[in-house]
Amino acid sequence: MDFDDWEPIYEAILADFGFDRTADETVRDRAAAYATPFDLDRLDCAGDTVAVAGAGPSLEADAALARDADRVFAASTATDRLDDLGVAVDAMVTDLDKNPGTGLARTDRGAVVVAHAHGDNGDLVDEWLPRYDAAHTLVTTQAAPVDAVANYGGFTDGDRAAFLADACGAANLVFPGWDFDDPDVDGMKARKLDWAERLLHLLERRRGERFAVLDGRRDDIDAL
Ligand SMILES: Nc1ncnc2c1ncn2[C@@H]1O[C@H](COP(=O)(O)OP(=O)(O)OP(=O)(O)O)[C@@H](O)[C@H]1O
Ligand SMILES: Nc1nc2c(c(=O)[nH]1)N=C(CO)CN2
Repeated sequence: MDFDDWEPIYEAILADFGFDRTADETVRDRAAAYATPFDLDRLDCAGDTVAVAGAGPSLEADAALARDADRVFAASTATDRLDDLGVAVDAMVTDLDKNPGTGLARTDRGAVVVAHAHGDNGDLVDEWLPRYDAAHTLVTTQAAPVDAVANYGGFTDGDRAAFLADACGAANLVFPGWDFDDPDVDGMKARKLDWAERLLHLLERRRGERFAVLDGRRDDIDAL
């Protein structure tokens, strides 16, 4: 999704959470100093089924979805859990706030990390991006892209991974580890998950696909 299409959605997210666009832009610009151009062909998914792994409690039960996929893009802590299950992750998508050490170990061994800079993780950006090997790090923003900092659309780690898979040419997306009604999630996290669901619904419509993870839920989604 290009920024012109993303910007009105981004504005709605900013308004809903009270996030500050200038803060997003300030951290994006700091992140740009650590970013080098990333060739998306490295994550080419043409013709592929991509598993977009969320960090919900169902991930272990859904592991076959990831194991059987051609490619796996995983949201932050889902990366460690898939690793424990012996499932290789092609791209870890993270805003650095839970398991940044996993990202460091990945770039050290040449595995891809997609690291997101936003207005509330500036300290993490400053702490971790200089340590990550820039050659294996794709830096993203939710504000306008600048220099080597990209924006493929999406908000939470998981739905950003789905928008990235779309940008990489994925033929089909499957969603292990997504639990929108997780009883252990409340408050801010639940509101973020609502946005993730809304954004996946938007993505499936743009792609002309039906994501099984949304079956039985579409009538209740506040569509974008
Ligand atoms: N029940 C769930 N609980 C947590 N995450 C879920 C769930 N279902 C889907 N996800 C997806 O998995 C992602 C990874 O969540 P995780 O808790 O590992 O990291 P996070 O840093 O808190 O995520 P974020 O910063 O995007 O909120 C979420 O961003 C969301 O997109
Ligand atoms: N400004 C800001 N942006 C975000 C935030 C956040 O807490 N603050 N959280 C995200 C996913 O959890 C994604 N983007």
